[in-house]
Order: sequence, then C-alpha cells, then structure tokens
Amino acid sequence: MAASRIAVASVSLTHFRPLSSASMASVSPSLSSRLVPQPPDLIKWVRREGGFVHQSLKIAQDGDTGLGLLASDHIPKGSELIVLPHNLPLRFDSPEAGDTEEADSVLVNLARQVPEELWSMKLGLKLLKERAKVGSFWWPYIGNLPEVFSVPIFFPGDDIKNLQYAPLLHQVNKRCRFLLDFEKEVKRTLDSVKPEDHPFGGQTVDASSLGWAMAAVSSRAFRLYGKNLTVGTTNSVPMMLPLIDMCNHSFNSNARIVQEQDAGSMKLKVKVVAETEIEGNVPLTLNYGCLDNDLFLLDYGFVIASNQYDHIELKYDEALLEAASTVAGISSENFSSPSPWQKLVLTKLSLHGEAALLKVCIGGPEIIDGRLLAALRVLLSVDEEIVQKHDLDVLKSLSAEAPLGVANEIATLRTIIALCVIALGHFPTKIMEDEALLKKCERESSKLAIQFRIQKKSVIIDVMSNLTRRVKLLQSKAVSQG
Ligand SMILES: C[S@@+](CC[C@H](N)C(=O)[O-])C[C@H]1O[C@@H](n2cnc3c(N)ncnc32)[C@H](O)[C@@H]1O
Repeated sequence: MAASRIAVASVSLTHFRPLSSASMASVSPSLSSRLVPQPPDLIKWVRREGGFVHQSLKIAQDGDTGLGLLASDHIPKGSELIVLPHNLPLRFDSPEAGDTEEADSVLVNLARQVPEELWSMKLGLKLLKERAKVGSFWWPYIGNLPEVFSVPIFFPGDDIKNLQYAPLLHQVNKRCRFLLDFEKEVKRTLDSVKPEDHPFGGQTVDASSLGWAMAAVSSRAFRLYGKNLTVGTTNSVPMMLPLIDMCNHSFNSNARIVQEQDAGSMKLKVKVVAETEIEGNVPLTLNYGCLDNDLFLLDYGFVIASNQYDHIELKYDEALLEAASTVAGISSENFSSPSPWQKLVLTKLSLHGEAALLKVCIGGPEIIDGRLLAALRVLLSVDEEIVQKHDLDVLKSLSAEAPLGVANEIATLRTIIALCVIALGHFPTKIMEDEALLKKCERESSKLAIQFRIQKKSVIIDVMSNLTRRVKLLQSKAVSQG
C-alpha cells in the first residue's frame, strides 16, 4: 500500500492551529513556510511539464505578503509571462492515472455534501487526495503550498471576537461549524470504504486538514472556463493554477490571466500576460477581484487598508431609523407608521412586505445603499405628488441632486449620518484604542482582527465625512438662494 504524505504531514498538523471556532494559536510559522521545508523548484517543474515561464521571473519574498513572483528585469507590456498547458491546473475533475473509479466516486459523494457556497471545500477534497498520494503528479506544486493560512477559521476564539463585526463573525462560525460536522461525515463515510478505494490512502482526515485544504483553495483558486471558450459559457470552474498562484493581489495589477483554446486539440491553456510594462524588482500582481474586506479576510487571510469596495452591513429597521432621526434632531413619525403611499414605495424597494430584503449597506462605491437612500428620502417627504414624479432609480441615486427638495435632502443625509454614529457606537472600541493595541500586539491573528475592525470603522467615518460635506454644500446653496 502506498505510504501517505498526510501520515507525514499529520505530525506537522500539530503545528497547525487546533481547529475549532474557539481557538487557534498565533499564526507562526510564517506564511512563507511551505508544506515541505525545501520544496521542489516550481518554475523548473512547470517548464518540464510543457509550460512556459518568462526568463525574468523568480519566486521571492514579497514584503509581508508571503512569497510572490518578481520580475528580475524589465518586461515589456503584452509579454507572455507564464503559460500552463491544460493538464497543469488542479481541478476537481482532473483526469489522473491510477485511481480506481470507486475512490473517485467516494470523493464525488463527499463533495456532494458540501454546500455550494463552500465550493472551496469540494476542490479541497481533491487537493487533500493528491497531498495524500505518494507520486502524485501535482506533488511538486503541493509541496510548495503554505504550511499555514491566516484565514479566521484558524484564529483563536478571542481573535474571532476581536473582529467586532457580526456579519463576519457569523460567516466564520458557519465555516467552523461546517468543518467540525464535515469531519464526522468524512469519518463515517471512510469507515465503510475498502482500503484500496480509500481516497486518502487510509489516512484520517480531520477538521484541521479539511480547513487547511479549504483555505489553500479559497486563497489560491481562480474561476475559469472549463472546457471551451464558446460565447455564452461562463467562466466558473474553480482551479488551482501552479506558479500563477504565486502572484499577490493588487487592484492596480500589472498582469492578467487569459485562456486560449488550441485549435487542433481544443484544449485550454492558461496564460499570464503583462498588462503594463514591468520594471526589474517589481512584483507581478493579479487582481483577485473587487472584493470587500470580509471576503479578503475570510478567503485570503488579509485586509486591505482604504479598500474602496469595503462596506458595512446594517439591517433596515424602523426603530433604528427613528432613533437616528431623533439623534439628528429631525422628528418624523413616518418611520414607524408610514402612510400607505410611502409603504407602496418601500414595497417596491423590497424594504416592506413579505418578500422584504432588509440587509442594506453603507460604504463601497455606492456610498449609501440606493434602497436605504430612497426609503429615507420618501419617508421624510410629505409630498406624495413630488415623489410620484420621480423614477425610483433617481430616488436611489446619491448623485441625483436633492430630487425631493433641499430640506428633504439635508434631513435625509443627516439621518444617515446619525445612523453612522449609532453604528460606530456598536463597536466596543474606538479607532484610537485599536491603533494603540495594534502597536503592542504580537499575534498575527490579533493584528489581522484589529486591522479588520479599524477598516470597518474607517468606512463609516469616511461615509460620515462625505455626507457632512454634501450637507454643508446644500446648506450654503440654500442660504445663497435666499
Ligand atoms: C494566491 S496566493 C499568493 C502567493 C502567496 N503570497 C504565497 O506565499 O504563496 C494568495 C495569498 O498571498 C497573500 N497575499 C496576496 N496578496 C496580498 C496583499 N495584497 N496583501 C497581503 N497579503 C497578500 C495572502 O496570504 C493570500 O492568501
């Protein structure tokens, strides 16, 4: 029977954080530590397997982002940097020699029990299987994967609480609970599998190794076209792209991924192309997507300062709005008892009635959730006729200039500012305290949790400044118009 690498790695799993929603030790060893201490040369492996790697690329430490790909020399715009032939990406349905159909069907059955939103666990099962298999085609790649990941499922319980933000706490707890339940499910399934059909070479797979695999996939997989590039098909097959996944993230990336279909075999190649000129000693970066910090932290284990896509979630709640209007010194009974025509607009905005979706956002490119803005404009208006004259899209737009009049707009924006003050007050600490704590803190997971909550509070403060500027402008306009 083939020896298993997980057997070896299970010794090192004691270095991993004990996986529970309650605890995880500090994130050391560092993100640069690989699964094997001296892993095979990834660039040589890609070239040996028929791929192409630009001669001016090297793998090196990239600041505090772990390892990265660096240009050692000037690279012109448009250059091909990496080309992976179709067999190098690791996907759930990668064809492999030497696996029994039974072993594959065990994996497929396990994958069926993973909810769609946790797709990274499905591909993670495949990754674990290859990690367990001696002689796996992908071992040179897998040996180069990080030994630990800084995603919050591995945070100690204290640091999960330190995030101070309920929507993310909810997601982290959901993932931790899933992993603990899935560990039991995997064990139950594997207990009845014949040794030759065991997908992990007879090894026990626990929540910790499942979490490692899920984090490896969520932080490194890309969704691309599966079989062909025909018009109308979507690019939604998750795959791990050896070497390409050494590129770190930037919203202003200097490289991008393209797929190309071979005319004869119809097989898909994955390429990285220089989107700009790249100077020597500059890291190669890809844009992982226009994501908020919740997703960056949950899936990738880092937080972006002043992330223009970051926002906070609030629940549209009449009592909260009433409290906000009181704080703003605007009294209106319409929040708790809107008139029938106002209710009709709220229903159209999906903020009233059985099908209501009460989650609204503050921050991000829109600054104020259009539905929340329209609702407040309408609730603070007494003039049904003016409201009816406007298209709902105009009422939802912050760039529409005071559609229901200057006084209405000032009252609306001041109510939202007060809503921000209340939201800020729900955080147990202030930014200044967080910054002082950050200076003292040594544990990587604590630092990440504090950085995350500082960014959330900054989103709120930025929105407040933006709206205050708008209110001042409206007030000065109102004065000048007499
Ligand atoms: C696709 S991998 C990139 C290669 C990775 N740095 C490594 O050492 O293997 C994604 C991971 O790199 C790190 N990373 C990428 N971009 C980053 C950024 N802009 N800031 C901080 N960490 C980043 C995070 O740990 C993330 O989970």
